[in-house]
Amino acid sequence: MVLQVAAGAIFNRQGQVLLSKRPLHVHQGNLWEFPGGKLKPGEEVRQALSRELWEELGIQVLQARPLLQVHHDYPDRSVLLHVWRVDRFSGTPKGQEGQPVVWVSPENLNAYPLPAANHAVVTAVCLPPTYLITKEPAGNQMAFLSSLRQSLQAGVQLVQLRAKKLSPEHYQNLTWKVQRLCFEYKAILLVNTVPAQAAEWGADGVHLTGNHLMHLSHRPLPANKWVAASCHNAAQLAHAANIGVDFAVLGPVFHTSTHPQALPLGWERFQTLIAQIPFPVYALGGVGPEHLKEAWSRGAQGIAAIRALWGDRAGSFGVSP
Ligand SMILES: Nc1nc2c([nH]c(=O)n2[C@@H]2O[C@H](COP(=O)(O)OP(=O)(O)OP(=O)(O)O)[C@@H](O)[C@H]2O)c(=O)[nH]1
Ligand SMILES: [Mg+2]
Repeated sequence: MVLQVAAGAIFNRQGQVLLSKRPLHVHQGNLWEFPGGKLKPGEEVRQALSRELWEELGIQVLQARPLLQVHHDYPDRSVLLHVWRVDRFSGTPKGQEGQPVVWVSPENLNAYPLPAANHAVVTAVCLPPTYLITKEPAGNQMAFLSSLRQSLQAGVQLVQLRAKKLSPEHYQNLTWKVQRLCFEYKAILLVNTVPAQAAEWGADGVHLTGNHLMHLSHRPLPANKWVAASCHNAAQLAHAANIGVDFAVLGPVFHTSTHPQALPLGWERFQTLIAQIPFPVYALGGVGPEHLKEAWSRGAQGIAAIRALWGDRAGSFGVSP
């Protein structure tokens, strides 16, 4: 039997997340956790989340949405964690059973010992809801950088510099400039190139093509660099899980003019494919910020896009978390 658990990644206005400490004598005792607990028979996840956060912390959830589902087999039990992101609540969280609580910046979460199931949750907490894949940087570099700045200004916090036609020298040169811009806006930059080059060029990590992914037998960069991959089917997702990528994009969800030959998955198939995947997945292909709610409800981290997040298009939607 799989234990159904609702847990909250509760954010305050400073962008910190709340952890509480599990008592010593319980399962995974003395470790820090995202507050929550088991679903009661017949209870919906949202209901259980509200009840648990009231019982454990004395807060009322005002705004929450699905973040990630994690299945994990401990030696003594299997759990399915339904983790929701809580962005608004009333009251001041206080351990109602005397358990210590602490507000932590997402990038510092790994300093706290957490149950093994929580590894992917920390990744999901650190990642934003939108992932910009740049247009092919052809021609005017100034115009390219100025569009990218518009995207960042609109709230994009995760960028893949995708350049299929540039020479390595030009690609490296552009990476430096894009890196500087991303740093200014505290955005993560991934480069779609050979992993060693991504690291050498000062990017935050690499984005692997589906083909490249399938030729790797292990994670190509250490844990302090991001490794993401493009997936189109169950085999690629499974391989991505085996080598330990941090996150993936899956698509196309809809028909798209950039890959006209690819058969669209549709939301049903997308949801089925990612149901047991142990890392966050973005929906890609014909989607934009207007599809975020649908994507979240299907279990996605959010949406990845080229055109819909590029330049002034991004601004017209507003893509902040
Ligand atoms: N709440 C919570 N549970 C987690 C996390 N990670 C994780 O593996 N779990 C596991 O999920 C299960 C959650 O159960 P719980 O102990 O919180 O349940 P509960 O609040 O209903 O407690 P109770 O049994 O005392 O009423 C435990 O087996 C726990 O080890 C997490 O981040 N938060
Ligand atoms: Mg609990």
